Amino acid sequence: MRALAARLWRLVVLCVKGPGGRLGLVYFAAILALNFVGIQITLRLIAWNADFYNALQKLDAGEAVRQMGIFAIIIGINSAQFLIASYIRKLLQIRWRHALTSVMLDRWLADKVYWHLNYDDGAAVDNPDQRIAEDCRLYVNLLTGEALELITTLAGLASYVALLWQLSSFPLAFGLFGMAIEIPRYMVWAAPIYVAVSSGVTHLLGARLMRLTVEQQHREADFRFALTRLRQSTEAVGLADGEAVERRILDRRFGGIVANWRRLINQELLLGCFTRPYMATVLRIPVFLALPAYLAGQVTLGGLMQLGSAFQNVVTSLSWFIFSYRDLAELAAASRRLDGFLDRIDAIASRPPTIARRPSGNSTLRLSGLTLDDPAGRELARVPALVITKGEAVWLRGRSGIGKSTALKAVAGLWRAGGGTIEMPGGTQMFLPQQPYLPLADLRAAALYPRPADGEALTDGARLLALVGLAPRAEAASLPGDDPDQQQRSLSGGEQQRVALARVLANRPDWVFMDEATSALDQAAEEQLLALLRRELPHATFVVVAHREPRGLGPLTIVDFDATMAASTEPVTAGRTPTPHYAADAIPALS
Ligand SMILES: Nc1ncnc2c1ncn2[C@@H]1O[C@H](COP(=O)(O)OP(=O)(O)OP(=O)(O)O)[C@@H](O)[C@H]1O
Repeated sequence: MRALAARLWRLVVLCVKGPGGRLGLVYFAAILALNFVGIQITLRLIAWNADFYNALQKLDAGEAVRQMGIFAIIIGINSAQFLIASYIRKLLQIRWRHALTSVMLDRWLADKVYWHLNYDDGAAVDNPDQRIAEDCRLYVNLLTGEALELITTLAGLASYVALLWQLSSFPLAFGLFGMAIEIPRYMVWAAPIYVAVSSGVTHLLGARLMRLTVEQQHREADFRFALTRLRQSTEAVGLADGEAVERRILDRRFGGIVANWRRLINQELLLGCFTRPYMATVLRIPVFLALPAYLAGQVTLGGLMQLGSAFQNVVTSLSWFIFSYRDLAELAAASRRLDGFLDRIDAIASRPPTIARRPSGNSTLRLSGLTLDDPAGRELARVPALVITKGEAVWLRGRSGIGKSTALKAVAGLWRAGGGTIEMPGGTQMFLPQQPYLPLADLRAAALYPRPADGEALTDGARLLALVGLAPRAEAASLPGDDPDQQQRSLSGGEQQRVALARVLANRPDWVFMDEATSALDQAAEEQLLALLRRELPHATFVVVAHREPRGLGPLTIVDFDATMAASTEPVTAGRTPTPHYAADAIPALS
């Protein structure tokens, strides 16, 4: 319970401290104030019961009609109070969800945490997208609902109990084993006993429900993830005729949903067997309980109805726990998942990198004693000691799996486990992976990424696409009604890599790191495009990981990872430098 309270509190603090979250406290206070007005209205309604039914008992038509008018006014005020309060509550939900989502996004994107959560076994989190989109929504909606209800219920309870105390001045007298027993104000005692027994039964029947609800959300997310993955891999699956395997995977995941769902509905049925009759009787019980006093002439019909209404309010306030059990279970589950997500993020942020990465203070990149470990601390690779100076073109080669890509990730600051030192040069850097990322935008904007793409820049994006041989695509992208998703899906692997090369021209980095970034191009196109890059960025440094020699960049320095696994610690400032096959400026521009 204390752990749950700590989790809820941690997340509330994030809601309040997030952008615009403080104003949410004002909304919260305004809703509470309106809810307290609601309590006063309910008390007035209870008093109205006595007046109205007493008028009926006296067959006083004039008074009964007057009471109907009063009833209309009370209900009018009640409705206004309810609607305004629930409107402000929705504004509060928007504000706090925005604040919490914004904080979560900041934490997820800071220090490349999103990358570590995906790649790092020790910190892997299932479905971070669900945490940010779904759990933030659930948490804020349920929290604002339940917290406000709890405070209002407690405040209302005090008022209703005081009223019930005042109204039920008569005792319950009966005989037991020859003894005369009298319970003074028994209606007041009956309410908590009635609710305590009911709450106990609900908790007993509902405890399993909480675990099953958590599990259900987990399985739903897994199923969604499998569907998304299939959608993203349609081509590979289609080519491999993998439908049957995919279907089995989806069936298995959906089967998991159904199996848990069955357990869930059984448990809900069990709980419903109690809560349903409970809800139906809770409104009648007070009248039955007060009947002896009415029949004994101790209360009038109006008094009986007023008493019934007061008792009902005490019982429904006390029964808050029963009615809210499901929502509370969901709130506890969402806060546990969000809290766990934040713990993972904290764990990553607090884990110091074991590879030292610092500025070199000049225009060279220097790797010394660099080793790469996997997340469990096992050594994956040793990287050649290396000094690369500004303007060079360096080819990193070596057998598959030797650690070339991981070395580039270490230089980029993503891979932090291992040893040794990376001294980074000044200037801007750009890293191109084998599979380029295409943002959710039109192709001209994709060609500029991560440069912002507004109206003017889009024209530049189109020009660059044309430069890398994608002129028809650029034209199509500028047509109104063009579907960017469709455009991107229809790009071949080589065309996607051309878009990434256009990005280099758009962002003009001082250092370009390419990891098999032209592997899908034919050799002639590769040469032409690399020569284009060299011509457009004559002072840039190119560090290329590739299995075939990258031609077109001018004289190459070759760094052989295979040789270094034999443990050289001497910096490689110039390996074998083959004569360029083409002078860069002799390469014809692409049409
Ligand atoms: N997240 C990870 N966790 C554990 N091991 C990893 C992880 N990423 C890569 N590795 C391992 O690190 C080693 C080096 O991988 P890397 O991708 O750097 O090789 P590479 O030389 O670029 O290979 P290729 O030429 O095939 O692209 C491989 O054995 C790979 O399995």
